[in-house]
Amino acid sequence: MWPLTWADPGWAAASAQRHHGRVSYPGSYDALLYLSFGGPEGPEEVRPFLENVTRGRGVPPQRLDEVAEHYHHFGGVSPITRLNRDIMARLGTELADRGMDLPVYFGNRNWHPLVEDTVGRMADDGVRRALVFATSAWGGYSGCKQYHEDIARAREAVGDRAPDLVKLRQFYDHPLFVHANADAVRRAYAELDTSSREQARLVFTAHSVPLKADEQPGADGSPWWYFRQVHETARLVAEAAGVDGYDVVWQSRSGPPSVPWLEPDIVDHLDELHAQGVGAVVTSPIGFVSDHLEVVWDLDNEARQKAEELGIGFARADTAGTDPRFARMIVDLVTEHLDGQEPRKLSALASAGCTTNGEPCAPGSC
Ligand SMILES: CC1=C(CCC(=O)O)c2cc3nc(cc4[nH]c(cc5[nH]c(cc1n2)c(C)c5CCC(=O)O)c(CCC(=O)O)c4C)C(CCC(=O)O)=C3C
Ligand SMILES: [Fe+2]
Repeated sequence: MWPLTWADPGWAAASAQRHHGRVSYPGSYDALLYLSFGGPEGPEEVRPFLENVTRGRGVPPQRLDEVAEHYHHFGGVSPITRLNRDIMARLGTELADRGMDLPVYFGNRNWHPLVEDTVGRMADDGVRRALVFATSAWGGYSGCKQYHEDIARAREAVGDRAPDLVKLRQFYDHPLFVHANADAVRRAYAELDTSSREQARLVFTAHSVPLKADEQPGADGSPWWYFRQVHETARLVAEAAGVDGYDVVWQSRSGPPSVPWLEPDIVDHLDELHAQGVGAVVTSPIGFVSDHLEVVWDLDNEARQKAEELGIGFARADTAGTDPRFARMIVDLVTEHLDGQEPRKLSALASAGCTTNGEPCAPGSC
């Protein structure tokens, strides 16, 4: 077991106990679980991965065939796992630099290393209580509630030995997340030639989700949270990048056409912008933490091709995960939680998602 300690007493909270220049937190944490989505790492893994993602979700088989092709286009390998390992490497360095002795474990919802196996390994290693960082900035079902379900399922699979798992909050409006995205937007503008730069429209994208008409606005897992937060992040990023006008659109819709999802889609929106006479776009995939398959296929491939057909200039901003500030933000979320600090957030809209052992995310609770 590894007690969480600080080499630098400057990080200490009033409640911490100091001895030998290190600070330990009574009743605190042995580890950090980095929880993500997962992705295939070879052609034979594509189909079973997709079966895991869509189990019981009513995604039509034709859509699965189509998405399988996107993965096969890249040799059956999603970049997501490599990118997560890169982020975890920077996270390890950041923790070490701050003198925090907190081992990081990696588990995924849909592919290896599966969170069930990781939590089992944590128990084997004697971890009794761990923090969880999930790689989604958002509320709503896919971004928040489903990660709580993952936590509960993994603990159930491990049984009595399972550590307590305390999830960190949603980070859609964390200043380091917002500024990493804003600087990426500035760099993307700089990629356009000078004449298109001046008239380029800033277009934010996030993963579309199904709208459930009968749902209580703001209820746990509701698309309402997700929608509001994506719009807040877009506003904050545009402001920090010094851009006045912008649009928020959606991408990567699945599910049967009869079911309503958030619209418009980025590709349709390019037609609309073209009709308005817009000559260039900068797209910013704020909905995603890294350049995984939905970004490199749906934006770098489909949307870029559509823009070329229409003769519209096109640049895509980097995702926040590659920015060193992202790993710093994760450690800030840890210290914020441990020290009971006021959340560092730029929006007045609530954050949630900080519950224990997969209890539902109560809006406004963090
Ligand atoms: C809100 C949201 C995020 C952002 C928050 C978060 O990051 O969690 C996200 C992330 C991701 N989604 C991903 C991949 C997929 N999502 C699918 C399907 C779906 N996503 C949904 C929503 C979201 N998804 C929904 C409502 C569905 C319908 C079925 C269901 O209700 O679950 C499908 C099935 C095929 C298809 O229908 O497209 C795949 C393959 C990958 C990994 C990509 C890679 O491999 O690099 C990542 C990071
Ligand atoms: Fe998805």
